[in-house]
Amino acid sequence: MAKSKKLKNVTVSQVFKTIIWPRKKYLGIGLVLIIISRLAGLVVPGASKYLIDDVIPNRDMSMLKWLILAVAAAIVIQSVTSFALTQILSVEAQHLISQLRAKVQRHIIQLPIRFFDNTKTGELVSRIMTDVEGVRNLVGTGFAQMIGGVLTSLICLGLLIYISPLMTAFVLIPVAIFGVISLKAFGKIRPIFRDRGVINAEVTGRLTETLGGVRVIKGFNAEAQEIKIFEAGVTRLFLNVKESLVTTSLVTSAATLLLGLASAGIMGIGGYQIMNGELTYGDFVSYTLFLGFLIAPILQMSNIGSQFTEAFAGLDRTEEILNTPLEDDGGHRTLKLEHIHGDVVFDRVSFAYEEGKEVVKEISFKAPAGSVTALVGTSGSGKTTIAGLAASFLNPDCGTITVDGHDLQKISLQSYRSKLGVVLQDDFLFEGTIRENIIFPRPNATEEQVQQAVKAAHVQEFTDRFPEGLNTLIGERGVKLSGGQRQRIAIARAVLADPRILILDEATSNLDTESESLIQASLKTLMQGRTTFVIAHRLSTIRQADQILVIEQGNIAEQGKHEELLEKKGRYYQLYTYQARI
Ligand SMILES: Nc1ncnc2c1ncn2[C@@H]1O[C@H](COP(=O)(O)OP(=O)(O)OP(=O)(O)O)[C@@H](O)[C@H]1O
Repeated sequence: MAKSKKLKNVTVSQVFKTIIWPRKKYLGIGLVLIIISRLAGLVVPGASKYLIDDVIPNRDMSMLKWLILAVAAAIVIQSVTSFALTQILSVEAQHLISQLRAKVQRHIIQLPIRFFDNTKTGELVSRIMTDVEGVRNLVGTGFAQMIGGVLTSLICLGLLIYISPLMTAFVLIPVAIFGVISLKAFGKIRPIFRDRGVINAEVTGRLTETLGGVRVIKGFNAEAQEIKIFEAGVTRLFLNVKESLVTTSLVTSAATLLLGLASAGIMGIGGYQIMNGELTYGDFVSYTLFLGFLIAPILQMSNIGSQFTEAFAGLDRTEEILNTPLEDDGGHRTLKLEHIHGDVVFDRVSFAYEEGKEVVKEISFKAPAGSVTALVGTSGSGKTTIAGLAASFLNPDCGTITVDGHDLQKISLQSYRSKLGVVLQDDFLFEGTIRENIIFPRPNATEEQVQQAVKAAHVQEFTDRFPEGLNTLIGERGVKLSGGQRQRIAIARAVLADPRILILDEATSNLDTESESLIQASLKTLMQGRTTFVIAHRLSTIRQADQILVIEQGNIAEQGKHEELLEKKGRYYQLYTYQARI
């Protein structure tokens, strides 16, 4: 995964085009509400001048009533508009978050298998759920606060210049210094926020693995080590937050200091001008109140600025994921096959995970429709890779794989995979019921089809003993079932999917004779009439195979049927007689 340094910054204009502009309606309404709210906010300081300079000296009771009424009305308007603002903008911000999450998840799930081999699951969870959260600051009330703040500041600035140009000139110096400081500071925090996303994803990723692998951890008494790793992770996170807090609090303190100094100066200048009769008491009071309205949003800016920086940093990371090429990125997979017969041919296919290290080397073989091809060989010889190539999880670097005469790389993944079934060694079961796990490739299957699959895979042999039958909950990853039971559910799932091409990674675990024979029978039914590639560990499967490919360091060392290969007394014979892991 690219580190934050390599990330390209998302630009303001990109954000404007993709996030702000499409929501112009909401933001427009928000803007009108902010203007109303902020104008209403100016009534109190404006009224104070009249109260002090006109109403009180003239003992004008009726004007006093009007003044109070105007102030009360302004306050009501402010509270109503701020309620409406939060309702409109915060809700839209949350809507945007959910849309972005769905977009990122949709993209991630369409990335090639190799991407997942190199990325922690928890890290991806964090990218989908956490990285996009910052955008609420762009659309939500953060945005409103910023626009409102800028607007109020500008109006107040005009009024301040009107009341006293001299005092205002004095105020603008520290405001300008503050502006420069905050711009510099936010440039500094953006990479910190981005690193936070990276650290967060790493810590979450490891935590997910730790919790998922709790049996291994306890089995090896490795709890202390995992605790240490997690502590180190959260400490890194803490230090990152601390670093950004130092910068943001420096900005806030700079604002307090500079603006505080300005206020002291204003007291001096104001006092002097009042004594010289150049300024009324009312002007001075309303000047001070308006100054408050100018300063408050500037102080808020440090908060809003860091919220914006956080949003941009999150978007940088989200954009990186969205720019990762999809499985079918070139748009070459245009061929949609209605029916797949299942003739698969490998023609001088080579593949390397890392450049220069070929794991599959120019292999050629034919797997006619409905035949069973058993892949055998020592560990690491390339069997899983060949199966992955047949499943279109990996693409050949050289050579071609054809299905019914069509180049597999040109066939639409959707049309190919809808005819593909995989039963893997550590077959994945979801938390839920046995039924849900069986029907997930075909959610619209009829009850009859489900029952047929259940029967074919001998699932009912154990579900009949459960009071809830197929509706029994199996716990996360099927932990409440035995290994053999899990395999049979996976087989039932494949039977129901009714694929033309089947990839089977036989489990190596030893099962009791009864379970073993039930699984054998299930597999036999499953493989019937389907082009099957099986990474075979069971002698019975190997014996039944139409062809056996003995894989040695990415080459086909031998090819033939069981008896033929035994007679040959070659590599297969050696593997077979020495009972090496085949
Ligand atoms: N995702 C990957 N990235 C890099 N190298 C890999 C990856 N997966 C497998 N390899 C390497 O490719 C080679 C072939 O692996 P493969 O999994 O195809 O072997 P195998 O015959 O299926 O082994 P086993 O019987 O142990 O499962 C091995 O040397 C392995 O280290």
